[in-house]
Amino acid sequence: MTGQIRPLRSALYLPANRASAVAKARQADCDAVILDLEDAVAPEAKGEAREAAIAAVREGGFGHRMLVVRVNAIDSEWGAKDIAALSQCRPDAVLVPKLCHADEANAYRQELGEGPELWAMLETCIAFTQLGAISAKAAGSKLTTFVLGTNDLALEMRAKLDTARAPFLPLLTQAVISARAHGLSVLDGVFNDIADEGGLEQQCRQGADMGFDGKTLIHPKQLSICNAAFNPSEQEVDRAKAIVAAFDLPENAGKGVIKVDGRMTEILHLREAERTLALHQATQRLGT
Ligand SMILES: CC(C)(COP(=O)(O)OP(=O)(O)OC[C@H]1O[C@@H](n2cnc3c(N)ncnc32)[C@H](O)[C@@H]1OP(=O)(O)O)[C@@H](O)C(=O)NCCC(=O)NCCSC(=O)C[C@H](O)C(=O)O
Ligand SMILES: [Mg+2]
Repeated sequence: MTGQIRPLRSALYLPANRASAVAKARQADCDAVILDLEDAVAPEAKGEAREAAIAAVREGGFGHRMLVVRVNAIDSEWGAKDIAALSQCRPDAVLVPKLCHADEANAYRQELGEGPELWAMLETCIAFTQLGAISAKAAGSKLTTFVLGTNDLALEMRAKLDTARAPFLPLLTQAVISARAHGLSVLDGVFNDIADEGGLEQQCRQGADMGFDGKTLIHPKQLSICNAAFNPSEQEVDRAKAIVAAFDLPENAGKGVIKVDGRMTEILHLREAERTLALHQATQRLGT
């Protein structure tokens, strides 16, 4: 059995300076909370949001949820102050926006020092032309997680961002492949229409089927649909248990390939089944 898995099915963004949202996030059914200092915060409120983020991180109370702060870009008017301020508190990760080149991740790491994980938004066209180098150099800057920024990407590409996301599918796949090749986690972009539960479910399932670890979200109402889509289904859990049990049978000892419920099943399927069961156990413990 593989080791314990830390689920990252749902990462909830909120403007760091919205106190009622910060309070709700402490109890929300999400695996990560992202306190935003970037696009959800108006220029005149950047200082107030930075102070609120530091206070929220210091106060804690987010339980098992990973606590992430999204800073402004290092070359913006606010980025250096955001990063310096984070030395006063200890978020689990810092999410950097609009990463374009591999060397930028190192620049952020140098400013941050050791400590928080580095997460990076993939949301510029340049980033997708540089993705091989960015992910290959991720270990050097302790970059652990990619987060898709489909709104910014749509803006730069001049593409239509609808529920089915046809123009984005090659990029989403490229992001998943690059992440997996270098052992990174990868989170899908947000779904903007808070009232459209059917559309959200469709897009969460699409992301889960493509291999994303989870999705970023913008409202607590979106959490249960998202968690359900990224949880292994009952059928997947039953199949995983059957595969593990079949390989445990004495007559299958040492075999590389067997038949389970009529299907060819190899050691690679056993590894996949073990991962499914580990994720299932972890989400069962969380109860979400
Ligand atoms: C989109 C919102 C501005 C909607 O806000 P509002 O109209 O006030 O929503 P509600 O009336 O339904 O709120 C009810 C209560 O729920 C709390 N709430 C709302 N949203 C959140 C949240 N995200 N996290 C926690 N709690 C939340 C409210 O505080 C209300 O509580 P109360 O006042 O006690 O009743 C709003 O939902 C929002 O701001 N969402 C997050 C927006 C955000 O962070 N955007 C930036 C990230 S998305 C992005 O940039 C993606 C990427 O970069 C890209 O390029 O794609
Ligand atoms: Mg963005």
